[in-house]
Amino acid sequence: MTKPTILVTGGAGYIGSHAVLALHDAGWPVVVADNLSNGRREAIPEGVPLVEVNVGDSAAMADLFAAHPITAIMHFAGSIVVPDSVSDPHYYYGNNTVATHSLIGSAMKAGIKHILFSSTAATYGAPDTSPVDEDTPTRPINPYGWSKLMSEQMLRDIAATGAFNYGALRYFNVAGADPQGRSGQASKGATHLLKVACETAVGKRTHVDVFGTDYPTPDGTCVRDYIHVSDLASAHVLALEALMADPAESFTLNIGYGRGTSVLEMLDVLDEVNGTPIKRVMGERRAGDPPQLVASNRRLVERLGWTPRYADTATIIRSALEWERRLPS
Ligand SMILES: NC(=O)c1ccc[n+]([C@@H]2O[C@H](COP(=O)([O-])OP(=O)(O)OC[C@H]3O[C@@H](n4cnc5c(N)ncnc54)[C@H](O)[C@@H]3O)[C@@H](O)[C@H]2O)c1
Ligand SMILES: O=c1ccn([C@@H]2O[C@H](COP(=O)(O)OP(=O)(O)O[C@H]3O[C@H](CO)[C@H](O)[C@H](O)[C@H]3O)[C@@H](O)[C@H]2O)c(=O)[nH]1
Repeated sequence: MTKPTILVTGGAGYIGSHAVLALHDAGWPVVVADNLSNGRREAIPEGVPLVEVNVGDSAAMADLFAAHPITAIMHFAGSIVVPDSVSDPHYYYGNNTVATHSLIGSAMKAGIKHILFSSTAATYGAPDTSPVDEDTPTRPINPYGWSKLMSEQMLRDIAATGAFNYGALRYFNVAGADPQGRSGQASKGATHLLKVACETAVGKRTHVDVFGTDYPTPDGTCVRDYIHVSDLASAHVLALEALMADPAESFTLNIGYGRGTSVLEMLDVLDEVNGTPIKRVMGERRAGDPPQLVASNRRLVERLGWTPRYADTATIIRSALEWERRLPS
């Protein structure tokens, strides 16, 4: 039986393209909506239509919904750099919250009944407890986190009217690349630790700055829950199936492994995988970094029966490094 068609917004980007691959591999028809502001056409598999559109453009989205038989939306499109959200919050609220508001309106007009939303651990801010479960108070410490929390709130309130059901997935630190080498993190000027470290390993940068060595953590550097992007993608497919199976259910779920790894531990494993140590420069703390962010994924596992396949830290790093080696400078 033919599966229903899924609209993936931001499907030309890093995470969205891995979700497109997961859906495509599992036989779901997919349409991508992306304005290519930070995405790559090459990231989309052959045969998957790309509609170049701003998801906040309601006229263009109405055309898209009229042209394609969309049943559900995975909404990845947005802006993602935390420091940029601090320097230009107006843009971030516009491209994340306002565009999401507009997309929700377009979806409702088109009769869409299921929406899966890319949220973030940044909605928790700097939590007092670890691991962080979904009932931990949400206290974002930057406009990026607020822009996502506000979108979650809109989805919750509108879903309560019965318009659609939704899943808000709060990702922890997404890392790695498609194990088959079909996609990976390709943004220029990336700021994420593993991307920066891999660029250093292949000679695109001279060193990695370690932002802070005096945190209250075992080795003094920040601890994060790094999750392989393909395990994240598989969680999306399960979440989509859950939304479609029970239209009365909506959920908010953390996506992480429940395992903390420090900056120095990540760099140690990278050195092992790479075979040559990369240069580290110990530096000052970066503004706004919580010391520790580790997910409780109990609800995710119970709710969706998710089984990660690529959790081993060396596996995550190897996939990212192999992808980086293949990317042109
Ligand atoms: N990367 C992470 O660690 C991380 C962590 C938590 C949450 N997220 C969320 O996951 C989602 C995807 O992140 P990513 O890392 O793949 O980022 P990305 O920048 O690689 O992908 C975002 C995609 O959305 C597109 N886009 C942006 N604004 C758009 C708009 N108005 N209309 C249409 N297309 C638009 C971009 O061109 C890009 O292809 C984002 O919503 C982000 O907030 C990412
Ligand atoms: O060059 C670098 C880059 C990062 N770090 C450190 O590495 C850790 C991870 O930093 P990233 O920039 O890779 O990721 P963040 O934890 O800041 O943020 C990411 O994960 C968050 C949730 O955990 C949000 O989802 C957010 O959107 C996403 O960018 C932090 O302690 C950071 O200080 C360095 O030491 N050097």
